[in-house]
Amino acid sequence: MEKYILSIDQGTTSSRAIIYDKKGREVSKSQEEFKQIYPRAGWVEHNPEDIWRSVIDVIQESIKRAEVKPGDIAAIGITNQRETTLIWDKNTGKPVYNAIVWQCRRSTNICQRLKEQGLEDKFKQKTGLLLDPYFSGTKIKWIFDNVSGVKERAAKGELLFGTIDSWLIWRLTAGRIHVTDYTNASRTLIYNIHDLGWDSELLAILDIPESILPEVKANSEVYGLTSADVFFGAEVPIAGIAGDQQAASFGQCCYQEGMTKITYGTGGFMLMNTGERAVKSEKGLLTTIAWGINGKIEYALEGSIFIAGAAVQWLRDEMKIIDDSTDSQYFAEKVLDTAGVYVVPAFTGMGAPYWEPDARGIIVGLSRGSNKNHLIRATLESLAYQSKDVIDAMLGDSSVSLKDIKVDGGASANDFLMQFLADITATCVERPINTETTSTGASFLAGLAVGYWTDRQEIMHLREIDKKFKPHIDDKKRKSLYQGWQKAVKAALNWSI
Ligand SMILES: Nc1ncnc2c1ncn2[C@@H]1O[C@H](COP(=O)(O)OP(=O)(O)O)[C@@H](O)[C@H]1O
Ligand SMILES: O=P(O)(O)OC[C@H](O)CO
Repeated sequence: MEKYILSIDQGTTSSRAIIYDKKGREVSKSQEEFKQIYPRAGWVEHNPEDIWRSVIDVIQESIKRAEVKPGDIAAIGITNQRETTLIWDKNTGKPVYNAIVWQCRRSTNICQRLKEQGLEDKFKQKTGLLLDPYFSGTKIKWIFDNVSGVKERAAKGELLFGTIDSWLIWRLTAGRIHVTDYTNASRTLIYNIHDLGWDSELLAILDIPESILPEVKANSEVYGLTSADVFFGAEVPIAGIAGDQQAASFGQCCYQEGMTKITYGTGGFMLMNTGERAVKSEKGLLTTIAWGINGKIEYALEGSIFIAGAAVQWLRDEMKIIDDSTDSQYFAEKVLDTAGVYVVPAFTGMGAPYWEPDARGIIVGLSRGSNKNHLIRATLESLAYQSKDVIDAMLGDSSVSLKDIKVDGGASANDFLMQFLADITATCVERPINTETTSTGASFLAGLAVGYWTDRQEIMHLREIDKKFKPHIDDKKRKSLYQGWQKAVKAALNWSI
């Protein structure tokens, strides 16, 4: 009987389940959005039960749509929004607080205090990360400091911490398995990416007990079986885990040093494979684990852009000047340029390479003739300009030249944006037919672990290219457009001062 791989992609705004066949083709897909909770300006939470329910729903629906049985699934791969932080009771399985989402800025003051104590370099050295509220460590500390009883219960050994991968595996195995993987661990601010272990010195600084932490595993191996009670009567191996951006890199087959992808979802995340070298960034990028398989760790440089597709959602939901994200291309192409308008969508501060949590969004360069098309075009262009900021930093850090960029994620469907990205970065942009590379990557990791696919060579043949975008504009124009962007960014960064 034919077997399949199930990939669970638990993202920031929705959960997806995709079933793949041996050719790496999608047999069925199900997606469900869940509630975003904004208790205060700059705070973002998810209800962990909403996440769990949405995941179970999409698994069930994808199995139904594929017309397969749960037992026909050879292995499950899990990929997830990274850094989002959750603590739960190991006996009852109940969370002690909502999940604090990666976008949440509530631990800005904790980061500030650590910086004032001169600790930034220590954290950077060991974890490859910066003291920004983005990462899990200071979110855990916030829960310990602010949620009544958590410290005491953790001291008694009653509580567990996990990113969303750990939470899902704990639930799928009916509370038997508490694990995470190298990539998710490498985003917590408490994991030493060189020694490959939870770092006792950093744990002491943040006052986090090691007993709450999951065991860190490789990205492609069998972690355990689903509980039949939970997984619709079947015990299926969970065999791949990776944070969503690393999974996308794996799905894009960025297997060699210098290979680079950008995923344009809610945020935009650029990862460059740096092979077995953990390159320390001097330009505001993160050093992170790309994956660790069969005892070999590969690293990546990452540029994290907090607002990408979310800026297009803002045009739709708040500005109400488009009905659908796809309309943005139509309106952007109605004008020849933005007529000098720039939008910097620093709605939740700015990530790489600036790392300024207090920056705020701005629109500049308005004149009497500025209209909605200019605003829409400038918003789309902002995704490409932010990518150029990150690419320039990456080239400065890595001493490799960039032949092309592989793109994926929702907004990569926008041809106008992809062409502008090629133009402004002077780099060829390559879009695969399958832009769900995050899910695909997780399915590859799981499939490799159980022998569904043999090796990366086999997998590379499954990737098909849809379109290549070549740079067209000349250097002079590129330079002058980018200078305008740099001025606009300066204004956004200075806004809070
Ligand atoms: N044609 C398009 N042009 C521009 N943005 C788009 C387009 N289609 C989708 N998007 C944006 O892509 C995002 C959704 O992409 P997706 O990869 O599903 O994100 P996530 O995994 O973060 O939820 C949304 O923010 C949406 O506004
Ligand atoms: O859920 P996404 O696709 O927006 O990805 C979120 C990232 O993993 C955050 O680091």
